[in-house]
Amino acid sequence: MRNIQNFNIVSTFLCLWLAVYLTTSLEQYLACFFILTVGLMHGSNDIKIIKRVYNNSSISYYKTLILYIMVVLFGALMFFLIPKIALILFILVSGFHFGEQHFHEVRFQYKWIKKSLYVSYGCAIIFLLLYTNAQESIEIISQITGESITINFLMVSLISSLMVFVSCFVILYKSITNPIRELFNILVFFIVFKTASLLWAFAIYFVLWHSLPSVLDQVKYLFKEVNKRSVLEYVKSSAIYWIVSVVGLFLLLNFLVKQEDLFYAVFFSFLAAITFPHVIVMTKIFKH
Ligand SMILES: CC1=C(/C=C/C(C)=C/C=C/C(C)=C/C=O)C(C)(C)CCC1
Repeated sequence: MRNIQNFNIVSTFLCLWLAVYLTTSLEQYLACFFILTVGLMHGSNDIKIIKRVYNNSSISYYKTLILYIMVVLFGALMFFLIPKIALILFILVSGFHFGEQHFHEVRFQYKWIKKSLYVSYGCAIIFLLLYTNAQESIEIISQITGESITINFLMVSLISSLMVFVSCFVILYKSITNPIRELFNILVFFIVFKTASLLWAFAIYFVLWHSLPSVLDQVKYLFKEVNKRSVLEYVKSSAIYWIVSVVGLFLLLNFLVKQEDLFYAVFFSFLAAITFPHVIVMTKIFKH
C-alpha cells in the first residue's frame, strides 16, 4: 500500500507537469482514454467477484449478469426520470466508494463511524474537485439536472463534508495507519485539482488514486497474490465486459448526443449507472 502511494504521488506530479505541454484537446482525449481503460477496467471483473463471494456454484452466471444489468439500467433510468435525486445519490454512493477503497484497512468497533469516515472522505474529495473547478462543474451539473447550482452551494457542501471527515478522523486517529500522510495527500489533491482542468484532475484521482489500488485489491482477492501473471489474468478476464461497456458508451454518445455540449452529461451519467452495482460488489469484497 505504501509503495503504491509513493508511486501515485510521483505519477500525480508527472501528470501535472505533462499537462503544461499538452494542448487542451489532447489532454481531454488522454483523460478520457485513461478513464475508459484503467478506470473502466477496475469494474470489469465484478461478475467474477460476485461469483467468488457467493461461493461459485450457489448462484448462476446468467442470473448474476441479468441482476447486474438491471441495476445498471435502473441507475440510468433514475438519471433520466429523476436526475436531481439520482445525482445526489450518485455523489453520496461515490463518496462512500472512494472512502471505502481508501480506508478499508481501518479497524474500529463502531461501524457507523467507519462508514461516516468513508462517505465524508469521498464527498470531501468530490466537492474539492467540483469547488476548485466550479465553472465547468456547475455547467455539467446543469446539463445533467437542468438546475443551476451556485459556487456557494459547492463551498458549503465541501466545508460540511470536511467537518464530518475531520471529526471521524480525530476519533479514528489511532486506527489510521499513517494519518499525517493522509492529510498530506489531501493537500496534494487540492494543488492538483486547483491546477489541472476538471477532466484531467478527475482522471488523475479516479485512475491513480482509486482504480489502481482497487485493481490490486481485486487481483489479491481473486488470485491470492499480485504478480505479472495474476494481473494479466485479471486484464484478460475483464476484456468482454470492458469491450461491451466501451462500445455501449460510444453508441450512446453517437445516438444520444446531438449537441456537443451534452457530451460530459452523458459521459458522467454513464459512469454513474455502472458505478451503482460496482459499489455493491466492492463492499462485499471488503467484508470478506
Ligand atoms: C467529476 C464530476 C462529477 C462527479 C463524478 C463522480 C463522483 C464520479 C464517480 C465515479 C465512480 C465512483 C466510479 C466507480 O468506481 C459530476 C458531479 C457528475 C459532474 C461534474 C464533474
